[in-house]
Amino acid sequence: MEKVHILDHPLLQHKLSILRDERTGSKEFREVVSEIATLMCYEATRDLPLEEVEIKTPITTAKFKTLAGKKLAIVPVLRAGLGMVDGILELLPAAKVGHIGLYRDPETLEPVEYYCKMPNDIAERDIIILDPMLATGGSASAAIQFIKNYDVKHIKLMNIIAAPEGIERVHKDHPDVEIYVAAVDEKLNEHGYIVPGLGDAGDRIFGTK
Ligand SMILES: O=P(O)(O)OC[C@H]1O[C@H](OP(=O)(O)OP(=O)(O)O)[C@H](O)[C@@H]1O
Ligand SMILES: O=c1cc[nH]c(=O)[nH]1
Ligand SMILES: [Mg+2]
Repeated sequence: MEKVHILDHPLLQHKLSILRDERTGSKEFREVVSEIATLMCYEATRDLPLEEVEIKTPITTAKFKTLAGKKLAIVPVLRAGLGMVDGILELLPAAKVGHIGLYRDPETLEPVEYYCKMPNDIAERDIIILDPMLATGGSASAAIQFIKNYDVKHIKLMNIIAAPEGIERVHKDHPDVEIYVAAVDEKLNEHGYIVPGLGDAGDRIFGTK
C-alpha cells in the first residue's frame, strides 16, 4: 500500500463528514468538495521540484526556492470529478485541464466512455486525475489507461473516498500510479456503492436526484 496516501488531516475529516451527511444539500456539497480538493492538492504536490533563485529582501540578498516550472494538467472524470477542478486550480492556476467523460453502467458496473478532450501537449505534463469516488476501480483504471495512451509518464489519482476493492484494482492494473485519498471506507454494497460512503457523488454535486 506504499503507493496510497491517506490524507487524514482533521480539516479533511471534518469536511468529509459534512459530505457524508445525507442532509447536506447540493450547494454546500459542491463548496465542500471544492475545499477538500484544495486541501488534498496541497499534499499531492508535496514532491513538486524547486529551483534556487537569488532574491533581494529589504535586508540582504540570498538564495531561496521557487517552483521549477513543472508542467501539470488535471483531468476530471465527468461528471463528479468536475466538482474538484476549481479547488485544485486555486493552488495550481497554470495547470491545463483535460476532460474524460465516463459513466458506470448500472448493470455491469463497467465504465462507458462518452467524451475526451486533452491539452495538445499532454505528453509533456504530469497528470492528476480527479474523481471523488473510487469504487470498483473500473472507471479510474480506464481513465489512467486512456491517459497512458498519450505517452504520459507520471500520473497521480486523487479520490475523496475509496473502497479497498478500487485501490486493489488500480494497484493491479497500474502499479506505477500513486493514489491520494481522504478516506478508505469499508466495502462496496451489491450495487457497487461505497459503504458507508456518501451516495452518488455526481447526483449530489449537480442535484440530479
Ligand atoms: O470505481 P467505479 O466502480 O468505476 O465507480 C466510480 C465512478 O462512479 C461515479 O461516476 P458515475 O458513473 O456515477 O458518473 P457521474 O459522475 O456522471 O455521476 C464516480 O464519480 C466514478 O467515476
Ligand atoms: O458510492 C459510489 C460509487 C460509485 N459512484 C458514486 O458516486 N458513489
Ligand atoms: Mg454518478
